[in-house]
Formats: sequence, C-alpha cells, structure tokens
Amino acid sequence: MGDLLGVAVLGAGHMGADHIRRLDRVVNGARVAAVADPDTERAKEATAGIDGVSVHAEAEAALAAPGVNAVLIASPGPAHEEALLAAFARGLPVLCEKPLVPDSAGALRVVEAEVRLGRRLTQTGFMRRYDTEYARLKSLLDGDRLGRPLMLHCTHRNVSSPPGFTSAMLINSSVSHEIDAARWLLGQELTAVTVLRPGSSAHAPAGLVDPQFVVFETSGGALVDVEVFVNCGFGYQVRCEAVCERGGARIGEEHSMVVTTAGDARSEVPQDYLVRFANAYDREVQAWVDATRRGRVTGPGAWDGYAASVVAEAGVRALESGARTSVEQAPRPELYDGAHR
Ligand SMILES: NC(=O)C1=CN([C@@H]2O[C@H](COP(=O)(O)OP(=O)(O)OC[C@H]3O[C@@H](n4cnc5c(N)ncnc54)[C@H](O)[C@@H]3O)[C@@H](O)[C@H]2O)C=CC1
Ligand SMILES: O=C1[C@@H](O)[C@H](O)[C@@H](O)[C@H](O)[C@H]1O
Repeated sequence: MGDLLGVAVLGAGHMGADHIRRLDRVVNGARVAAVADPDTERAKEATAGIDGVSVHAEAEAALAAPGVNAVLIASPGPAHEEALLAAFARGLPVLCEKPLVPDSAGALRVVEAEVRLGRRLTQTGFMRRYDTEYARLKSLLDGDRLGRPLMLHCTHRNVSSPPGFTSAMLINSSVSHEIDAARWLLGQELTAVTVLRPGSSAHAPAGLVDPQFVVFETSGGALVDVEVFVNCGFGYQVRCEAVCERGGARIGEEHSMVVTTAGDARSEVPQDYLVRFANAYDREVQAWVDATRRGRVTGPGAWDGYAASVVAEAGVRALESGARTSVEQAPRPELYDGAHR
C-alpha cells in the first residue's frame, strides 16, 4: 500500500489524546499530521515526541494543514456537526467519536450532506462493534444455532460520572452504545422506549437520576433492557446477555486474570472504558485506517449515528415523561441500503 494516511485529530482530551497515541504507536498505516484543540497546551502535550505534526487552535486550520488526508473527530459532541461538514467540504474521510451529532436534527443534516455528496465519508465511533466478545456474539446471533433472539439484557456501569453529567446523558451519552449495539446485534430498529427510575443512589450527585432502567422495543418484536448506573463506585462493567428461542449467550463477565489462593479467587475489575475497550478502540481505528487507505468506508456510518441520536432523544423524552415513547425515524436514504448490518 502507498503512503501513510495523514490524520488530523480534532480534540486532544481524554479520547483525543488516546487516539493520538494509538495512531502514533499502535495502528499501522497512519500518522498524526495535525491536531486542533482550543487548549493548544493540551494538544502540544498529547503530541509531544511526534515528528511532523502541527498544532492548531482551530479545527479548520488542522483540516487545511499539509499532509492531512483524513480526520478523526474527538471534540465534544456539540462541535461534531460543524467539523463533519467542514471535512465533507474538503472531501476528507472521517472517523467521528460518538455521538455523531447529539441532536437528531443535526445528525440528519450530516446524513443529508453525505447524500448530496453522493458517497459515504463517515465512520461513527461505536467501538463495541470491534470488541472481540461483541463480534463473537454477533456471529452467533447471525447463525442459526441459538434461533430467533427474544431479549437482550444489558448492563452499563461506570465508576463515577464526570462533572456536569446530567440525567439525560445517562441515555444519550452512555446508553447510546447499547442503542447501536442492539440495532447491530439484532439487525432491527428500536421502535419504542420506556425509562423506569429506581431510587437514585446516595452516591450519585444531587439531582442525578442514577441508576435508570431502560426498555426498548424492536421492529422484530424483541425487548432490550439496559441497567445504566454511572456512579456505581465499583467498576466499569458492560455486559450483554442474548436470550433466544433455542439458547442464550452472555458476554462481559471476565476481563482479567483470576488469581486463586487458599479458599479465595480474585480478579480485577476495569475502572474505565479506556481499559475495558482498549482492544476495541485499537481494532476500530485500524479498520478505519485500512478501509480509508483502500478508498472505502466500513463499520457504523452516518446513518447509524443518526439512528442512535433519534432513539436516544426518544429515550430522554421517556425519562422526562415516564411514558412509553415511540421512536420516529426519518426514511433511510438509498445511500445506506445494506450498509454493514
Ligand atoms: N467511544 C467511547 O467510548 C467514548 C467516546 N467519547 C466521546 O469522545 C468525544 C470527546 O470526549 P472526551 O475526550 O471525553 O472529552 P474531553 O472533554 O476530555 O476532551 C474534549 C477536548 O476537545 C477540545 N475541544 C473543544 N471544542 C473543540 C473544537 N471545536 N475543536 C477541537 N477541539 C475542541 C477541548 O478543549 C478538549 O480538550 C465526545 O464525543 C465523547 O462523547 C468519550 C468517552 C468515551
Ligand atoms: O462513551 C462513553 C462515555 O461518553 C459515556 O459517558 C460512558 O458512560 C460510556 O461508558 C463511555 O463508553
């Protein structure tokens, strides 16, 4: 294959810095060509020791920097739409961290912009599709061994929520991963959502509805339930059990060495997503680089990003109203027919 893919990374915070390290040291076929962050000190810190990288305060300047032929967006969600449209204007392929765009109207504008271009440029950062366990579960469900899936029981626990995390964000930031995973695993759309509120944990910040219990109905008649608990205090735990007509499968139970001593067995519990999903992020970014260098777009696309935003929005309305809420999805443009399901 030809030259290295020159990537502009927008945002050098937690995810951006980790992706910069990954592009520089883990992934084959790419180099970090430019980084933009209004906090240029943060960007300089994240790029220390990387040759030939330019640092910018403005996203647009990074996109225009010499040697840039692809973009990885890791800025906060509200900045994504502008960055995506700027990348499209330059014809640059993009890997955009979730959410594609936090509000569904903005996400639909991105979809429409791709449709106007007549080609897909976007991979959305739903990394669970690249996690080895999720990929095995997907293969199993796609085969006929277990039969028709009836239910997915999902758990999504974070040790603690960052400052400013709202009750809506349990759904549109955290459960958005289950929304994408369920659509992908089942090959079905999520059509309605109900959110139940157990009593909030005393360890959650005042006013935060945490945990929540979210139930989705699907176009194929399955149910997907998600316990989301972002101040559980004990670990980063993401689990999924599929219950099907002839059997079931469960992932997310064990992620580290189990040490057995007299009468005792212990294992470590990961404390955050960067540990639990380290391999998934590596595989996600490698797959993006490989596909981009071949002029292809694979993985979850802009349509999947839109679908996640529209379902999450219905979820937030369901949280606020306490009522079962239907998901009203726009018609899917032909550009996305048969894409990567
Ligand atoms: N896939 C996953 O598991 C995860 C994905 N994320 C996503 O990654 C993205 C970034 O999240 P974090 O790194 O946690 O946030 P962060 O707050 O740690 O970092 C964001 C960085 O972006 C910079 N920034 C702000 N506006 C910008 C702009 N217009 N252009 C370029 N940079 C800008 C900020 O100065 C900051 O350094 C979000 O979309 C978030 O939802 C976050 C955590 C996990
Ligand atoms: O994407 C992520 C965060 O934004 C979100 O806030 C966390 O709850 C998720 O576990 C993590 O994967």
